[in-house]
Amino acid sequence: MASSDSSAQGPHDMALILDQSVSLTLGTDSLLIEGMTGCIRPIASRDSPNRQITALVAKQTVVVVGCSSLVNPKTTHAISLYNILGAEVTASNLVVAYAEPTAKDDISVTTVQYPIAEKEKKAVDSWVQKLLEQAYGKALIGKRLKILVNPFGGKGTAASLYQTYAAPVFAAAKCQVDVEHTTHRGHAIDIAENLDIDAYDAVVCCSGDGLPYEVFNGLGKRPDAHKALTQTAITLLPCGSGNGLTWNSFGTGSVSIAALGIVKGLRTPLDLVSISQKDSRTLSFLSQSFGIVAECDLATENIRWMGAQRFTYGFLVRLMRQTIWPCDIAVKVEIGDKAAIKEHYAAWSTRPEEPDSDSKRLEAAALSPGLPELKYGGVTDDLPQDWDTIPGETMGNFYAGNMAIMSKDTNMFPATLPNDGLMDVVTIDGRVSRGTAITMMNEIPSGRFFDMPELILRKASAFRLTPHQREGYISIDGERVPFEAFQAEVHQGLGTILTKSGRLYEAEGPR
Ligand SMILES: Nc1ncnc2c1ncn2[C@@H]1O[C@H](COP(=O)(O)OP(=O)(O)OP(=O)(O)O)[C@@H](O)[C@H]1O
Repeated sequence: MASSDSSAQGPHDMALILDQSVSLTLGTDSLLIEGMTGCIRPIASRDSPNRQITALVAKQTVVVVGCSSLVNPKTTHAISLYNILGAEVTASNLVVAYAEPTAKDDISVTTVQYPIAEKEKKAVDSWVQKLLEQAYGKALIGKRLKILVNPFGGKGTAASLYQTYAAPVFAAAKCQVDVEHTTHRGHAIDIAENLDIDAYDAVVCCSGDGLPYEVFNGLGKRPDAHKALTQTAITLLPCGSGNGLTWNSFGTGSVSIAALGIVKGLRTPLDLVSISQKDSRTLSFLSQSFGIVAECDLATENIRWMGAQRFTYGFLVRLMRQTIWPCDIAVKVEIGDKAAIKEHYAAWSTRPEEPDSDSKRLEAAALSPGLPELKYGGVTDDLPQDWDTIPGETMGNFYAGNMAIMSKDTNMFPATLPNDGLMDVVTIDGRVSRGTAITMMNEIPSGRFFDMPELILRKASAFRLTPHQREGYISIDGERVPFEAFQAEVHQGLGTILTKSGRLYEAEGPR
């Protein structure tokens, strides 16, 4: 018999007793199953199209409890509520689907089923509602996802990574998916520009950071850009080499764990940066670089097969040449020293959440739906008087970040915050010794590079960079743009992503 007392306070009001032999108790962080465990066998998802079944079988198991011959009585099983994907009462069973960690970097969908009698259904139904409320918290249940797969992203395996590792997670969480493969460069811009934004909660890119860049820019081209960028969350299943968006949002490079992150992801406002050049205005969500990092990003396409290692290799090769990239730089500095930047980070990351902030953002966007005007004009306008001029004759590395992590183990901008209206501008002189440059690179994973005096850091709301040379590389979110003057200006919270915390990146802040 099922019993669940929802009126009483305390831990017991969350307990569901089935057939006097199994109890399922909702704790603060986990679902505790006490009683029987039973046979485990793989199944394919009911909702999945036939062509997906082979892949799903490999990633999905079901635990059937209640078949007495196989029962091993009095066992306890705790499932983290974060890992609960779905729960439902079918014709004769309670079915709970969850993500079971199978390796350090992987989860697979597992289902436990308990036979229930007709008279138990009402109580079980209301317990299922409580389970889902606790398991999802503020996250939207059953998100409607527009999935964009770049068949050529990263090592060219995005389609199979999606089918094998993400599709089963979305199916178990009852997400609605609409999958489309990009067929050419720029295709995601067109898709986003013409997207029915009321039909989807998020656009999921199965790619590297190049596709999200296109989706932000496609939404940015619409007459209702502000509304579209506020309403539609953009997120990434890591199928490229850097995958910065996934690392910052969910702290993983694993497709299955990122899929779980998307299912449980909280809408999070994201600062976007307008990049103006002579004839264009684009939006950047991740980073802008000039100098050694831009070259490592863009001049190493020929060694793409190396995966993430190509950045390190490119860096070392260029370091040996000890090149400088002369330029003029002017910055609208908001916080100019590292100690004050650390204070700003600590204050922002601990401040209480504003109630209803998401609905207020949506209302504001509906009132002024177009892309915000540029506060500081374009790159050919006069420089505002209150911008600081920074010497750039011997520039080695100009690197501005809107997110913390650029790729695995590269928490390059630990003090960035998703929505403080500021970007972190790093400058490093090209004359620093090779030894110092290598130490700096080696100390990125430990975070110690942040305090090295050779790394100059400013929090800024805008900057302008004018290269002196005629040829070279400028990288905006890893994409090459013309080698000419560009101006960057932050729009606070213009974009939307999904994150695990709803307020911070999954990166260790500055020490
Ligand atoms: N079918 C396609 N054929 C060719 N190019 C495509 C296709 N679909 C998308 N692209 C282009 O691939 C580019 C990069 O894709 P993606 O987002 O996977 O990043 P990436 O550069 O491969 O990532 P990483 O650098 O991290 O490996 C984008 O500029 C996009 O326009």
